[in-house]
Amino acid sequence: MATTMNSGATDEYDRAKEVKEFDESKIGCKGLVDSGATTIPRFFIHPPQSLQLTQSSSSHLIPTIDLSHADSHRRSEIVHQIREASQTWGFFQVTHHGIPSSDLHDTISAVRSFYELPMEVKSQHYCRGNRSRCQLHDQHKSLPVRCCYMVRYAAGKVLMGILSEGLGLERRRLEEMTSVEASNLVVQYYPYCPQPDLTLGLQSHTDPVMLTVVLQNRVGGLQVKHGEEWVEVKPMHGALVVNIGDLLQIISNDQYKSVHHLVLANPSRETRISIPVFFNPSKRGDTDFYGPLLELLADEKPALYRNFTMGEVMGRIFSREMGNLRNYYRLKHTENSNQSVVCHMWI
Ligand SMILES: O=C(O)CCC(=O)C(=O)O
Ligand SMILES: [Fe+2]
Repeated sequence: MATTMNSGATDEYDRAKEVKEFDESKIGCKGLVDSGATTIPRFFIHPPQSLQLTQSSSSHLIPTIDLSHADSHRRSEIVHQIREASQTWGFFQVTHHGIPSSDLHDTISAVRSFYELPMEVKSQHYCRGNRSRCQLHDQHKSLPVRCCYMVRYAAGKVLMGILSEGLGLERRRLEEMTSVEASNLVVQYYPYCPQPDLTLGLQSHTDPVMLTVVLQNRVGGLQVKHGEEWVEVKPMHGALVVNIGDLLQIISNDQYKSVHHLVLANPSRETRISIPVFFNPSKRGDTDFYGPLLELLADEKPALYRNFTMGEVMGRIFSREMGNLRNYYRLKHTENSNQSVVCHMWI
């Protein structure tokens, strides 16, 4: 459990004790709100410097890409649009991806129903997850299988094919590196926060994976770093949000960008729900090395990262010795890769 925030002169209370009491109550942030809390426990409060940077005033929108006819006459146009978006934004939304809106809607409803079960039932699933967020584990038994299947198989496969071609590679090159079995689906429930200006739903981070596909409901809060600005990802009915992860930035030798993003604490009485699916490389043996693809290298384009195995990466992620994956494996370090402050998230 990471609870290392606020070390310093102002931290004059027993933070570890308060966190422990909160965890032992197993009620989570939603339970606090349901009990009528109008302030948040102080260990959720983030240092002002990490909050003031996050207010989006940008009028930019992340690209939206229509995937219809991706297997026929619109393919090259779509490959071009996704390549552009992956190079400049690292984030985009896709529409007409083939998953019916009713399935997306049913999936969001199933997550809501699960989180709204009586406290006695939910508390059996409570745990503190990574990045200091409360999590409920149920192995997604409550989610509609059909939607999970479609996001993981259909959307993942289509997007990997297009992203491969965007790099000038054969269609199946990236898809063959990942497998559906190695993908990981998470459900996230961001309840109303009574003091949203003091905390975050999810701290700024990049995803240490190949690719992330997110289904979100209509309550916004996701923001993406674009240059010096934070840009809001406006929820769009029926769309999926896609973002490039650190591993794909590395494999593409920096052609595609894995960018920082965060989720604001939810100021709305309506809960924000998001369901990210993280796609990862499937081969995890000691001799399965990952790094910039040889096909993408040339004398004038040398490898920017060293090779590694997934075993090594997973070990470093779990031991928290690596702040940011893509900075850690970059051959020439330019920025400090360690995030020293880990705060509690209102989720
Ligand atoms: O909740 C969201 O919309 C994004 C979640 C996210 O960035 C993550 O889980 O890595
Ligand atoms: Fe993320």
